[in-house]
Amino acid sequence: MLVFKFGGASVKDAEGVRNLAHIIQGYQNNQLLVVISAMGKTTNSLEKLTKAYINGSEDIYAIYEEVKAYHFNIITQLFDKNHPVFDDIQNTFVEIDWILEDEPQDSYDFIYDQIVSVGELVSTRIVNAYLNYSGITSQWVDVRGYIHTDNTYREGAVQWDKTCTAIRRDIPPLLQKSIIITQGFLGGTSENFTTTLGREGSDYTASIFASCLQAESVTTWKDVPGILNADPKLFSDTKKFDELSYSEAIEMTYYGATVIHPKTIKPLQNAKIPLLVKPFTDPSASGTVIKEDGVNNFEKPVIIVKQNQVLLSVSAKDYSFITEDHLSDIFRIFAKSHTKINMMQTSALSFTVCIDDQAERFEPLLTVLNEYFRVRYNSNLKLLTVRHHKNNSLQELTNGKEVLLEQLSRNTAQMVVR
Ligand SMILES: Nc1ncnc2c1ncn2[C@@H]1O[C@H](COP(=O)(O)OP(=O)(O)O)[C@@H](O)[C@H]1O
Ligand SMILES: N[C@@H](CC(=O)OP(=O)(O)O)C(=O)O
Repeated sequence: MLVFKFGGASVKDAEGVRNLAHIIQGYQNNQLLVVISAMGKTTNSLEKLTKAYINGSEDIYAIYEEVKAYHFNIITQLFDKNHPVFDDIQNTFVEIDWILEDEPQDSYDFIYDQIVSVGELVSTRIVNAYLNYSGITSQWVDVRGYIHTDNTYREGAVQWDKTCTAIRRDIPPLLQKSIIITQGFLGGTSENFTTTLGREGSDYTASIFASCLQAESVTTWKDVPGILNADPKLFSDTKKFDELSYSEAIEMTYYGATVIHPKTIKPLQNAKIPLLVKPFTDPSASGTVIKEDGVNNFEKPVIIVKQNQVLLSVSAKDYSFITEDHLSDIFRIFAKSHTKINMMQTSALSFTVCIDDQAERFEPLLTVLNEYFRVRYNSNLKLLTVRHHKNNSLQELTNGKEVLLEQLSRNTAQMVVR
């Protein structure tokens, strides 16, 4: 069996949904499980809606109506006006209506997952209805009954045994009947609350299903020809990798190459399942194949840019040396606030880290750190990571930029720049 994943860019409009159906039509003779993300930038809009609701902002309903109008505009272009999908989508959005009717009571992360998850619930209902409407039999499966997580909202940790048992029990017989359409990015807790797996987590969903079902391969359909040595939105002269090893792909995604979610590769590597990254605009193109014996051809260095970074320095209040005791306290504080450290460095008097600037995580973190330490920080920075750097590649990249922190190892260079 095959697992496909279509991200937001591939289903951002009616044309995208038609194209998805066209791609799937070519694979109708396979057992196929299809994981789909929210349409276009819906997750960003629902994140905005969550913040507006928590802060009691005036624009709550303007944001919400825009999200709904975007989806209704797409279905109007795809279906005749009496099709039941219109009611179906209206009913799915009701989950948000119910939340907005009351004052926010629960934690930000919990509310976030209940609101943001509607993006994937709606997109999969639309795609499933469209496939059947165009003569391709498919069934909609609620992923929350299969991907079981703990209750770490916004970063649900997958409970692998429970998840694989449920998937192996129910999915193979369903696949005998028709194609399955399910949601990326979502999970469910034992109390039946919705969780999410971390931004851009739909690739990971595809990898979980594939590894539990020992799929032949996973194909993730993107708006790029495959994995390139750098993000083509930031660099003009990029080169596609025909193949990559699992290890190199894990390194790239760990450092922040957003083309694949970082948790995706490991389960596939363990189960020896190849990951294909292919362009949805040219389905017959070869794309990039990630596999155990993938040959890494580093004609050009791999460049990864993480935007919107904060460089934060922590020192003892009495200006004493930074000791292992301090470090263990600092790490505990970071872990508790679910803040991932992208780069770190210690000196005699301070410990410096580079982290993502996420207001809802950063502000509580700062409050706790300030209680015990002296803290200084700079924001609006970029973290550049270069793998397999050559002669002048680092100099060319940092030309005209101020380098605030730098680390160099044999294969990897990292620089925080302004
Ligand atoms: N090394 C890279 N190779 C290809 N694309 C990259 C790379 N690094 C970042 N990207 C970006 O990843 C995007 C595709 O990933 P993403 O937007 O998450 O896809 P989707 O949400 O459709 O699954 C591309 O449009 C590109 O801008
Ligand atoms: N919709 C979620 C999950 C996801 O993976 O999306 P995409 O496949 O479009 O990156 C997000 O934007 O984070």
